[in-house]
Amino acid sequence: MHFRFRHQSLDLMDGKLVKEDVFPCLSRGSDAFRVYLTSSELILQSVKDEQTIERFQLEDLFGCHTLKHAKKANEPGAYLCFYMYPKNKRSGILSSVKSRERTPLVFLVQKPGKSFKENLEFATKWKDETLKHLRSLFPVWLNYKPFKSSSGSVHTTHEEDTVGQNLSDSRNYLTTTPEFSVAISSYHLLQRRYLVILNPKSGQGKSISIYRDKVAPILQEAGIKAELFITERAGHANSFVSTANFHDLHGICTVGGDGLLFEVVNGLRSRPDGSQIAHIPVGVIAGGSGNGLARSLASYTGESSDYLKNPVLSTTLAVARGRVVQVNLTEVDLDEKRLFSFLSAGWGLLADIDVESEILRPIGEPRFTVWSLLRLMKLKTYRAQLSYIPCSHVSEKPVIREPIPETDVGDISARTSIEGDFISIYSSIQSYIGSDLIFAPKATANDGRIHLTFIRSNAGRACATQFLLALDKGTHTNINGVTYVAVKEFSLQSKGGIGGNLVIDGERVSAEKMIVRISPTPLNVFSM
Ligand SMILES: Nc1ncnc2c1ncn2[C@@H]1O[C@H](COP(=O)(O)OP(=O)(O)OP(=O)(O)O)[C@@H](O)[C@H]1O
Repeated sequence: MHFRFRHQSLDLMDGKLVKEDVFPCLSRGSDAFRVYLTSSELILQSVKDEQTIERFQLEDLFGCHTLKHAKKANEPGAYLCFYMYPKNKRSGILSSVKSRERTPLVFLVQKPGKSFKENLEFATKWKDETLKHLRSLFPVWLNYKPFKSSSGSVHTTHEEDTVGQNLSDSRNYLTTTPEFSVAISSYHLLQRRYLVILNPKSGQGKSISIYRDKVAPILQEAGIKAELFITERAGHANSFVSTANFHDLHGICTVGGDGLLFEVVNGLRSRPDGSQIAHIPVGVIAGGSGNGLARSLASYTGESSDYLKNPVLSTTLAVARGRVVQVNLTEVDLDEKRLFSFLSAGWGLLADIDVESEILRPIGEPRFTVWSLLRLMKLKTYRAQLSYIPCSHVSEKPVIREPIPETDVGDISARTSIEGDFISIYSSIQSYIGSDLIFAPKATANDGRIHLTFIRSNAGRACATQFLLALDKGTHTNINGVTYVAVKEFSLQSKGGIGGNLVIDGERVSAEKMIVRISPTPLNVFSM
């Protein structure tokens, strides 16, 4: 589609022209620009030199505000600010890498003979129109009152949209799976409300200042009303979300690590209305030392380099943008108890390193390396029965390069059971289990697979060492003695209790029998 820009024909891509006007741009030396808002872009064309055109995708816009000049109280002009974070090429030796950079665009709205109030109203119309299109790109449903029609099927209802009518395409968002067939009683377009749960002890104990200085300003610019809950102890987030009122809430974000998110997810799913609120998206702002889910999300969406450069900014932008994606979740049955896991379930070597290295926390990340060396010197094995059901739709055959197991029961195309001694059994449902630990390179966001690895005792120390060394490259599944198989369910049991450390999403649990299976209701998360 082409629209005739002043004296020049330009491709409007697939966008429709929404608004057009001329404003001086303070971010471009106060030069006048013709500004075009389309349904997918913000386009700037210099008035002085019409060949000078800048295009910004609305996808890279994270907020829009109207402002008043703090020092010019009598100025009749209002300011219109667009907060863009486009991907620009980095300068220097990494020039081929594109990364998101804050690029505010500030325009002066000052119509001849108009008062400040009138200019502000004019600017506000621009802001509302911009946010309306931005929100419709990334819709988030509100509320969760189940509504049954007389025929018994579940329907989706809407109050009238307050603005705009062209949202029909997005209306079925998140209602495509039966689990999300919940009624929507209202639909806020412009302002969003998030509950932010913060662990002040996570990472290096700086989450409060991280939130205040780096996260809250971006959320505010994005038009998000954030209500902050600071945890006082382990388990506090879980008990809070188990009973909190989520009316009119667009999302729940955590500022911390995977442990905090684990509490939130399990608190939500354990509620009596858990199935009705399962659609509420959760977001994770990487403030902890373990952020496997955030790292995986970045890898799924091609944002790895931004994440590694600045995890807090990258994850805050994902939460502020509000795009919702679904990721794998597993139900973990531990004897009589059920937990939900979004990351990993493991036992033996890797789990021991994760839990036992806790005493070296003050030395930071190197604690894993130090403890790995200690554990390799004193290699332990644990006896249990492992049983799994491979994914039937997985095209690759499971790779089994280990010595013949002591007892193998069953057909690899159905349930397989192995009883004996193991060095490690570890599974993940995301690609990364830590910032630099790529456990399942082939994993995608909602592939319905549990990526299971195990090492039998007779594979020995050399295999265990190679396994640990290969985890940062994701090549551990190629090592002789390491078995990798994509499964839809697995179980682990040992009479008298599963010895050693059994960990779910990095949290220690205990049981005689553990069954891990893909949940029919995936987890909705904010992601770029
Ligand atoms: N206020 C608090 N005081 C102490 N512990 C807390 C508090 N709030 C949450 N926790 C617990 O702290 C643990 C770790 O939290 P979190 O995942 O946010 O940080 P982390 O730095 O990534 O930690 P880890 O590296 O241990 O995973 C969680 O198990 C959580 O239950």
